[in-house]
Amino acid sequence: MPVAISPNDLSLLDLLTASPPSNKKLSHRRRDAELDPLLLAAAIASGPHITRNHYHHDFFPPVMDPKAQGAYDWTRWTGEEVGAAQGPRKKYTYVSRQAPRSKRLQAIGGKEESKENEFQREAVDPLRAADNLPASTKKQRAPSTSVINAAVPPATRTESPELEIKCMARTRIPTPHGPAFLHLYHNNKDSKEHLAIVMDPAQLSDAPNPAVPPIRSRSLDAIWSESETEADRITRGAYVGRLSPHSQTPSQPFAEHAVVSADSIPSPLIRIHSECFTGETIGSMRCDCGEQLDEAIRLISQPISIPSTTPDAPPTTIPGRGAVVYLRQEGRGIGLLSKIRAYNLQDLGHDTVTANLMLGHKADERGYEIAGAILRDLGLGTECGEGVRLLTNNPDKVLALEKEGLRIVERVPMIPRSWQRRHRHATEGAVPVNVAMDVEDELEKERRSGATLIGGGAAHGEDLEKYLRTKVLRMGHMLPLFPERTDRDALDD
Ligand SMILES: Nc1nc2c(ncn2[C@@H]2O[C@H](COP(=O)(O)OP(=O)(O)OP(=O)(O)O)[C@@H](O)[C@H]2O)c(=O)[nH]1
Repeated sequence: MPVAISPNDLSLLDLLTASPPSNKKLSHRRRDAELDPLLLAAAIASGPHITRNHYHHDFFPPVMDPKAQGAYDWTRWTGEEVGAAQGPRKKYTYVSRQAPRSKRLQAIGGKEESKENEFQREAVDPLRAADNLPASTKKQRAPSTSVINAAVPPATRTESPELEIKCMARTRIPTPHGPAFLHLYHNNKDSKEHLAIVMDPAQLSDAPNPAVPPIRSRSLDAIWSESETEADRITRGAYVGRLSPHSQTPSQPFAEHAVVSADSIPSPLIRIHSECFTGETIGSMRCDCGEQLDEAIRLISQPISIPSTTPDAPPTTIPGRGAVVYLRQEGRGIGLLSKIRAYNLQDLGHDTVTANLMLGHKADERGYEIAGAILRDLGLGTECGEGVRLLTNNPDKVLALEKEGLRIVERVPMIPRSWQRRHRHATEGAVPVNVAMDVEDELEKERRSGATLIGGGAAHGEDLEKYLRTKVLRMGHMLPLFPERTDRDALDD
């Protein structure tokens, strides 16, 4: 009787007659080497022979909160090429995270700095070149702190240096709402470039009104070094008037005695804005940050009417003036990575506050020390200079800025444009015959020219509605809350 040869028998025969492996190590080849995880997953999914060992491959380090102990920090992941030829194994060498001893000694005042070090420090830290910074940019320390410090031996002091900021450059930016002056600041507390967008078009005028003090940066107008030329000053923005091939007048350093009392005009309008990549750059309508930035610039640029002192004379009008301080505190200070994760938690049904807490953050991790220093540098909100009108609904922001010593004379509410429209509809009452067309017309009217979100229309939608309600209900924002959405509002979207 003929013997049937099965495929298994042939495989066995192949195995027994095959030449032995030249390198013994090959018979124990690592099973996770050069495997494409996706290919493997597909093979596992399609075949019935799944053993528990399939689940033990650890293709990726665990995805956890980067702050959790032992967790892989995905912000440092640079990617890898699947299937790329494996070179020799990397040698890991120990690199100390501690600053060199000389630097540590210098920080605790244990040794005098050598001339060479001093030179190097100046080269890397632009703030060092600003020893002639006016006192107004340095925050005054409360006397009680120095008393406590005096009792502590120098070697044990861990106090961080006093905040110093410096305006590195300024330039004119034409915006859909009028001209602005963009100021870029460096500071000695973080490595971020915070900004101030100053609206003060009167500075471009040939005959500015002497009763209206220009909003200018003290640190920018200071003379930075003896060797600085006029061309250097103009290039970094320390000029007056409008810069052109025919007009190049360097500014003078700020003189305290030159402060103009501005009691006769309303205080400048100020907005402290925190960076929001999603809302400002890609037009996310999960929040209204892009719209808020645009609305702030628009409101600040509105001309100001000043009532006349004599009964018969008409009111005079001056150009709008104020500033947006743009702080690089993405995601209320938790950073873009955490904010993106928070959005996923929000899609699971949690609100913006709970999502932050679930990721181990506070609801709001922002600080306003740098904002306070920037405003002081611009001469705004100081005791001897002008007070400010602050554009915000956020009570915490008002308190934090007052703590920084900012003189706030008025809070101006920041009402989302979609809520302004709903309010108009609610108060105007009668519903027009062709509602859809009416809303379209209104949106068209609100749309302004502008290449980006600045100058754009209103943000709206279901996600934004939830976000705004959470701000009012859980973060105490001072906004009148509307009842739940109506059919009429749905048409606005
Ligand atoms: N963590 C987190 N941050 C968000 C979220 N949506 C917007 N942000 C950030 O919130 C900041 C803007 O803060 P807002 O709360 O809108 O404004 P505010 O400054 O507190 O208050 P107002 O002055 O009244 O507008 C920006 O940094 C945004 O990136 C969110 O869902 N989660």
